[in-house]
Amino acid sequence: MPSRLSDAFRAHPDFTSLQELPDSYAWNQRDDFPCGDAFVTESESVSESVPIIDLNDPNALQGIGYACKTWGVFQVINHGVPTSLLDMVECTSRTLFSLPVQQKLKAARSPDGVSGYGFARISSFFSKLMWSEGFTIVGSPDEHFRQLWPQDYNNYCDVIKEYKEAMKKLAGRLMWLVLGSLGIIAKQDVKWAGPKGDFNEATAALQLNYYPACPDPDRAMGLAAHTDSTLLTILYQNNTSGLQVLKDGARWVTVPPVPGGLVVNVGDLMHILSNGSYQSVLHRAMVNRTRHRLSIAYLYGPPNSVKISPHPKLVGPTHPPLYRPVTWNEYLDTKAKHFNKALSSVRVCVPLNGLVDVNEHNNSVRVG
Ligand SMILES: C=C1C[C@]23C[C@@]1(O)CC[C@H]2[C@@]12CCC[C@@](C)(C(=O)O1)[C@H]2[C@@H]3C(=O)O
Ligand SMILES: O=C(O)CCC(=O)C(=O)O
Ligand SMILES: [Fe+2]
Repeated sequence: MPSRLSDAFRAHPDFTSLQELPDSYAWNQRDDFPCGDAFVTESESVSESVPIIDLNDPNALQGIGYACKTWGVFQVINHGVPTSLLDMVECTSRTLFSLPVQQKLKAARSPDGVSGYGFARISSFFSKLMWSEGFTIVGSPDEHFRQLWPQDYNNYCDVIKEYKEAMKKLAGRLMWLVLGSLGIIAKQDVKWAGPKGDFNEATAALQLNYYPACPDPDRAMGLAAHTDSTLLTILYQNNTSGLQVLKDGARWVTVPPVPGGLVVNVGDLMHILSNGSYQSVLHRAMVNRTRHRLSIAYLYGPPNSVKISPHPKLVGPTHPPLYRPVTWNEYLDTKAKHFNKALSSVRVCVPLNGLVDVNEHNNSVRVG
């Protein structure tokens, strides 16, 4: 794996126009689990799909509880984020990734930085390269966008800011639904939700992902299997499928794009907060021979100073706390060091039912 972004681009200045998949992008052990979009049991053929929750449905909370427990992921519709805003953020991302490589590299993420253009951070854990480009926005996009579009960065910044505002509002609403499904309903039970209970001090990063069409999609990997470090991640995907989630530690299930829908992932911090009741979902992105794919992930976490630990309401003599308290930054550092062992490295106790976190089903995700 080239150690720096510019080294990789020197090897393949514009990998998006390659006619053949270079060996450095060919994943030999990609198919660790079968594809379970439709599978056959002893008696029947079964197809299963990630639950779709209508936020206008009075039973949304129950649906979300079921989805978090059995899948660690669901899609939401009627979420209140205007389609026009989703279109604008998609268009901004496409414009960004269409810039010449040399221009994008002006906004490259620095080796110890968090924001900017580059490979997914998890790339360093794999020997093979991923067929994707990313752009991470933490805080204001102004500085990096000025480097990309010196003349007209303002409009692009406005779209990102408006999108982040809309996501923050939706994330706060989803937090109460997920917490409510765990039986945590009172504002005073989550002090860091703030006096209005609107999670105003929550923090977030926006990750724009671009997966160009690929000459050999069956051997390539867009984004390798991982869980997000977040409480929740809200993901917009364009109309090309590619996202897959691991179901029951056994099979990959595709999450097809639903027009106007948004995917919600349970992240590692929610796994901790729920004391292991809700598993963070292992997911990956596959690529396509003829179509490019775009996704925009809103990675949502607690305020910087807040330590997340198993919620007291979910802890008792038969349910000891499984994890020690951690801030998001501490956990991101742990993840940067231990990747898919991060959750087990903050675990203080083995669950009484012996169930492990999703990464432990899957130690094979580390290879290329
Ligand atoms: C807040 C963050 C979560 C993230 C690391 C980051 O600092 C910014 C990028 C995020 C992302 C997006 C792609 C997948 C992921 C595992 C990665 O490599 O970078 C996540 C990180 C995470 O959730 O741990
Ligand atoms: O592109 C996708 O569907 C997945 C992106 C993702 O997992 C991420 O940004 O964390
Ligand atoms: Fe992710």
